Amino acid sequence: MKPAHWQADLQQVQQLRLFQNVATSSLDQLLREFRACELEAGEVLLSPFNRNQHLYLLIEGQLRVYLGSLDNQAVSTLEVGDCAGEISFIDNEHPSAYVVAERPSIVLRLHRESLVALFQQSPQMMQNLLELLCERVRKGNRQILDSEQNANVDTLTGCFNRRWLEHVFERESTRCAFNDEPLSLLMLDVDHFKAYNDQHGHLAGDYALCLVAHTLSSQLRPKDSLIRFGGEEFVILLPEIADEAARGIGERLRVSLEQIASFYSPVGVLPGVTISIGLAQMQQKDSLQGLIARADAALYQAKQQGRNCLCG
Ligand SMILES: Nc1nc2c(ncn2[C@@H]2O[C@H](COP(=O)(O)OP(=O)(O)OP(=O)(O)O)[C@@H](O)[C@H]2O)c(=O)[nH]1
Repeated sequence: MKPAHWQADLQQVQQLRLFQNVATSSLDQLLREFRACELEAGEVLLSPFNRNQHLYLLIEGQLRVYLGSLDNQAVSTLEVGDCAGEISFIDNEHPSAYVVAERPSIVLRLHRESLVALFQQSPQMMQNLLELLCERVRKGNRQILDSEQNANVDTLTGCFNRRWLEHVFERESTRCAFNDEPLSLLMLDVDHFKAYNDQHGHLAGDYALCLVAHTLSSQLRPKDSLIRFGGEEFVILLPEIADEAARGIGERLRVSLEQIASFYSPVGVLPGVTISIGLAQMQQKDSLQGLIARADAALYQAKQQGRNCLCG
């Protein structure tokens, strides 16, 4: 970080979020304490490994914030007017994130002591800082929620993934057992999918998987879960459904795909696919692994019987 030339400019400082509506007399004193610094693109301004005694205000360029590692995706971008380093500045701990210049940037640097003195004089600045921190907390909470939801969803098909299956099975198997209700599991596998990929291309195969996911999910109740279990394998958890009814549901799903002879996709019109299904009903003290193993054995049988059918 190199010192940069900066002509002290009260108006410019008043436009920074932290100093908005702060009395001119208070800022006048502070103006002499600012040090302007130049950052090259890619230069690390703050790192969790280095203690921080400064607050940085961005007056030119753009900064990116990374959590955990610089190899992760940036969690946020700081624009002109934003500040960096306020968390470590307040709690006097190491910075909680990396802050890196996205392109050549200029920051104003203030030592903590200069600012602490101003805090005593300016409730407005305290309020600005609190608002800024609240915004950061809310943004952080939103990111946690998004990443939690994303962690349960398969990105190609939008179905739940295996992580969610473990979670939902725990909940639904306990609930069904407690209420003396049945619970069934269907294991579905797209037929001859390797040949489909070979013939129409992997991208076409991806669209076929999306078709399967969409066709199946549109026929399920909100309390059912459709999970992409692996490549071209899906699992459906059917709470409060015994095997006879589950057989009916599985059949209906199988036929609905069988009836789609072709569909439109971004790579053109593609042939539909069929599925084979294995069914298992939960038994007392069944584990998820046990239930899946029985549905998988039934699926194997369906494949042996010529595919596009349901066993179990
Ligand atoms: N397009 C695409 N293909 C996938 C995906 N995941 C797995 N596959 C393919 O699915 C195919 C599965 O092939 P196999 O396990 O041999 O089964 P199959 O050809 O469907 O034969 P049967 O199951 O016996 O009917 C493989 O070629 C995988 O590459 C995916 O996300 N997209």
